[in-house]
Order: sequence, then structure tokens, then C-alpha cells
Amino acid sequence: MFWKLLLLMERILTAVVWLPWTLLEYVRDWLHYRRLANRFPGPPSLPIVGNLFDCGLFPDQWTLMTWVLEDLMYRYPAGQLKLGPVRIIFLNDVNDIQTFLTNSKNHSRPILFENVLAYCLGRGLVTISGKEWSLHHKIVKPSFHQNILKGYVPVFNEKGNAFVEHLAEYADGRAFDVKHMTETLKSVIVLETLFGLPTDNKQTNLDQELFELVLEGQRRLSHRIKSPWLYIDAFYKLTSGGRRAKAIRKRGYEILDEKVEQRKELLRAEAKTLQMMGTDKKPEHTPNGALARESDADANKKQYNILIDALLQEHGRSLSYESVLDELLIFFLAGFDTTSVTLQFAFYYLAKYPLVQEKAMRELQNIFDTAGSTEVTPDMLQQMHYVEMIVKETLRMHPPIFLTAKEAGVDTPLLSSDLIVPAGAKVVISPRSLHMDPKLYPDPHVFDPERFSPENSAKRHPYAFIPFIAGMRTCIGRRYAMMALKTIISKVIWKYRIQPDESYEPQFLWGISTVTTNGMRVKLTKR
Ligand code: HEM
Repeated sequence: MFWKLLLLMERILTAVVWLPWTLLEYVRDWLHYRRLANRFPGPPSLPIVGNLFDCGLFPDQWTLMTWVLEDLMYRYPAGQLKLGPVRIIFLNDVNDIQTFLTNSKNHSRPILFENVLAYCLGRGLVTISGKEWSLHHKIVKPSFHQNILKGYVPVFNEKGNAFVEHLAEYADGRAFDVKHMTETLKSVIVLETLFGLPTDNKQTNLDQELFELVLEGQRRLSHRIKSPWLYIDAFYKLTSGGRRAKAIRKRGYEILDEKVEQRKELLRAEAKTLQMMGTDKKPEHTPNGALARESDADANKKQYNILIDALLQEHGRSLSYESVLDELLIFFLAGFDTTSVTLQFAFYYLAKYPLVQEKAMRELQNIFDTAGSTEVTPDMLQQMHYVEMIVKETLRMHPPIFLTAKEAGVDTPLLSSDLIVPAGAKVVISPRSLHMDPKLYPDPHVFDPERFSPENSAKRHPYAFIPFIAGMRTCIGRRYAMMALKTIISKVIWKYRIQPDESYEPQFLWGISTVTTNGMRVKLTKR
């Protein structure tokens, strides 16, 4: 009894001391945050509503974005915007961006933003942070090892050839829309490489449905991001948009579940064939051409699995089945969306700059003629310096992810001024604003791949080109994307001359990635 009383008193005493102490610490942190954040310059704001009225002045979301990215971020290279109670700090000085991103404590997403993304996309690599992120990252990273990526090149080739053949139907000089074709191409590539499923170069009805669901999910997410009153999950769930977003995710899971079953079936068939052949030697390639198991050379080294197999192996160990499906959904979206946008804009800029096409053609003549084949190999990809410069310049002018939001984990002093980004600040960095800074890129609106020649690149700040962001949360698919894009663009340039549709100007919709609302119109003629 005595001991129980003592224990109770101890608890009461702890509560009495602990509560005010915690509260005090919280107030102290908040005052510290406010003191540091208040020093950041920004457009004049009103009490409570901040800059909400300024933002409301813009007729649409795109004009608002242009104001932030092309006006505010240049006027205030380290500045702030107050969206009601939410304060956003933006950085647009290359040294400050480097300082911020190289600090491994600054890589979580603001929790509100993370929740908004996760509601539509589930909890995959893009939408998680902390220990959960470290675990998922460790599981999927080996699937992007260069041995695996090299094994994908035959798939990039096969799909690239089919795409180029399909384009022949339009190669009579009339204007046509290439957008949907690039989206289909890229989603088929993802299914064959990351999911290890043969596709017959076409989308099945189910693939098409998954693809459309993901696009709709993106549109809904974009609508939610620009409507702060929908940020609270409990409220969003009750709206028709929230209910539809939930239904999209549920149906997405059902389709992905079927994909998982197809992959398991394929692996069972493969194992059976091996058994019948009386060998236990593991094959180097899956039927779709992707490297699936360790090759002889790697036999004693680490085992690299394609993404879906790596995830399934962890199912029941460190991952739940829902986490497996969440990752597949994220990779399906991340894998096809950004690369197809880049491919569309490569078409757009190449059409406007015929001399760039001819220079690329000369490089390709060297490579393909020497090899006596247009089947691209990993070695040939290494030799495509100019084609790579075209891809980079496309990503400079139109980085598909225009901006990213991070939460500062620690106070981070900036280099360009005596300002300090306080711990807890929501920080926005825009590859697009940075890439259009005339101090870094003179005549930034001119498409000039020479900016990425080895000599010119060497002179530039290492953080001046960040289409994949940088630091700990850099894009895991960046090498995959570069290899796929170089393979396909080289095949298109080899076969066709691309010309502009003079009546076309892209109109943009800003979401997770920045896409066009009016397709991507160009003209083609055969070489
Ligand atoms: C041109 C193509 C691509 C571009 C420009 C691009 C850009 C980016 C950017 C900017 C981020 C960071 C986002 C942020 O921090 O807010 C990112 C992350 C990511 N990307 Fe990509 N990406 C591309 C292709 C791909 C591909 C092909 C895949 C998959 C095969 C992929 C998978 C991912 C994943 C999983 C993340 C999250 C990484 C993490 O947080 O750890 N991306 N990407």
C-alpha cells in the first residue's frame, strides 16, 4: 500500500513538473522559430490571413504559380510567403539550396503535405519519412543497381522500336498529338521492367484502367494541393472528391494485386521450366528480358532483384502487403509520369531547334555506323554525349517536378545572408526557378544543349541543375530515366525529322508534376 502510494505521488509529481516544463519548451521553441522566420523578407502581408488575398488575386492556379516562381523567388532569393497561419520559406540561391539539401536533417516533408500526398498515393517512398523511409529505401535501392539497369536496356530498345514504328503512321508532315503515345510507352516500360511483366507492347484493359486511375488521382491531388481548406483528412473524406480519391486508391490496389499474382505465376512457371531442364542454375533474365536474378559473375555477391520481387521478398518480414502495393503504385506513377513529360518536351524543343537535331544525328551516325546496328547497348548509351546534353537541357527548361517542399529538421544558417532557416520551417525549393536564373544560365529561355558540354558544366555550381533534387532524397530512378530517355530519343531522331506545329503553345497544369492540358503537338517527316 505504502509503495503504491509512493508510486502515485511520484507520477503526480512528474506530471506536475513535466507538463509545464514541456509547455515552456514548446513556447520557447515557437518564439525561437518566430524570431528567426520573421527575419525573412517577403511581400507585405496582413495579420492572420497573411498573403492569402494576394494569392486570391490570381485568376488561376497557373498564374499564381508563375507569380511565385518567376517573380517572388527572384525578388527574394531567401524569402517567405504566409498562407494564413502557414508560413512558407523559399530558397532560390544556389549556395543556400546546397547548404539546405546537404544537411541530412532537412529531408522530411512537411507532415501536412505528406498526409495530403499519402491520402491519394498511399505510403510509398515519395510520401514517407524517417525510419519508415529508411527501411523502404534500403529494400528498393538494390533494384536500381547498374547491373539491373543494364538488363533493362533490351526492354527500352524493344519498346523504343515499337514506338518509332507506331510514329510512322503520323510521319506525313501533318500536326498530331504525341502526348498519349508517350504516356502509354512509358507505362508499358515500367510494367516490363519494374513489375517484370511482359506487355506485348500494348496496354491491356486493366493496364489502361490503372493508368487512367493514376492520372485521375494526380488531378485530384493537384486540386487538393491548391485548396488548403481540404487539407484536413477528416474533412476531405466527407467531400465527393475525398470519397472518389479513396475509391481510386482501392481500385488501384485491386489491379496491383492482380499484377502481383501475374508476377508470382510467371516466377512459378520459370521455376518449373528450370526444374524440367534439371538445373538449379538461376537464369540471368526474366522472359521479358530484364535481369531478375544474380548472374554468374555476381553469384557470390549481393543479390539484386527487380523491384516487384524485392518488395515481395520482404512481404511478411518487414513489409505489410499494403506497403508492397503502396510502393508499386508510387513507382508506377513516378516511373511513367515524369519521363513521359520529359519525352514530350524533348519533342517540343527538338521541333523548334532543327540544328540540334542535326548535331545529334551526326553523333548517332558515328555510334550506330561503327556498331553496324541501331540496337542500343549500355556502351552506346555511354557514348551518346550530345543526346544526353539534349535530355539535360530539356530537364533544365522543363523539370517535370517544378517544386518540392521539405521541413527543416534543424536550424540551418544560410550562406547568401545572415538569415537562419529555423527548425520546423516549411521550405520550398523550385528546380524551375533555379534553372531559369539568368545568373546561372544566360538567356535562360533559349534551348541550348551546349550548356551541358563537359567544359560548360565544369564551370557551373554543382547544385545549379537539380531536376532530380539532390541530397538524401534525390530521385532513385534518375539513372533509369536517363537511360530510357536516351534510348528512345536517339531512335526517334534517327528515323524522323521533328518539326513544330506553329499554332501550338503548351498550356500547363501544375500537380505533382507539371503537365500540359492541351497535349503535345508536333509534325514528323521520315529521314
Ligand atoms: C525525368 C524523369 C524524372 C524526374 C525529373 C524525377 C524527379 C524527381 C524529383 C525532383 C524527386 C524528388 C521529389 C521531392 O523531393 O519532392 C524524385 C523522387 C523520386 N523519384 Fe523521380 N524523377 C524522374 C524519374 C523517375 C523514375 C523513372 C522513377 C522510378 C523508376 C522515379 C522514382 C522516384 C522515387 C521513388 C522518388 C522518391 C525518392 C525518395 O524520396 O527517396 N523517378 N524524382
